[in-house]
Amino acid sequence: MMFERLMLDGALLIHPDRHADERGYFARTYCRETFLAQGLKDCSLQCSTSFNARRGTLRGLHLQRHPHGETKLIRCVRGQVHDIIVDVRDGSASYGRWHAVHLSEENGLSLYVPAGFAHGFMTLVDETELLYQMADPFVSVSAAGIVWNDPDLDINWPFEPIVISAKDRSLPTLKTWRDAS
Ligand SMILES: Cc1cn([C@H]2C[C@H](O)[C@@H](COP(=O)(O)OP(=O)(O)O[C@H]3O[C@@H](C)C(=O)[C@@H](O)[C@H]3O)O2)c(=O)[nH]c1=O
Repeated sequence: MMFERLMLDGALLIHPDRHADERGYFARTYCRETFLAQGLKDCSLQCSTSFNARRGTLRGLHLQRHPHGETKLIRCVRGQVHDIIVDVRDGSASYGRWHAVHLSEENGLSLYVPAGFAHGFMTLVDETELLYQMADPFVSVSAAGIVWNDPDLDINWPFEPIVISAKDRSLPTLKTWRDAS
């Protein structure tokens, strides 16, 4: 595994070592000991899957409020996504800045998202599936979100979403959310 630090402090992209032969490949995708040695959280408390039937499905931007901040490790196991993280940590030098990564079954990359980041993605092909490994439990009352097209964030999405939940459409802007918190 190779850990690549991203421009938003604390977020990482993890490249797997693929041992390839005529059958395909073998690759370790997670190791608790290595994560702890890297100063990361153990992302093995909960695992969840997100299946998306159609290209252009947008989920996000989601996070959990303090004190239930949620650290997660995300990998695309089928299809591909344009994935977005936004730094909304109080006092962070990069507060309000976003970063995009391409996650796909081909590249096998895992994205480590620390607590205090909002996360969302748009599927680029039909039948796309993401695997989540959570370091912290899901706490529904602490679930929060920022609207995908917040003009202040000015996120560069590949195209207009085709499928998005009513809940995600009506999320507040970062400023509105912060002012209300
Ligand atoms: C996230 C989550 C949802 N649920 C339930 C709540 C609800 O009934 C149903 C669907 O929830 P949502 O609509 O919030 O699912 P979704 O929009 O896919 O939520 C996810 O979005 C992406 C962007 C993330 O980063 C994830 O952490 C998570 O917030 O699943 C759980 O039981 N456990 C969980 O961990």
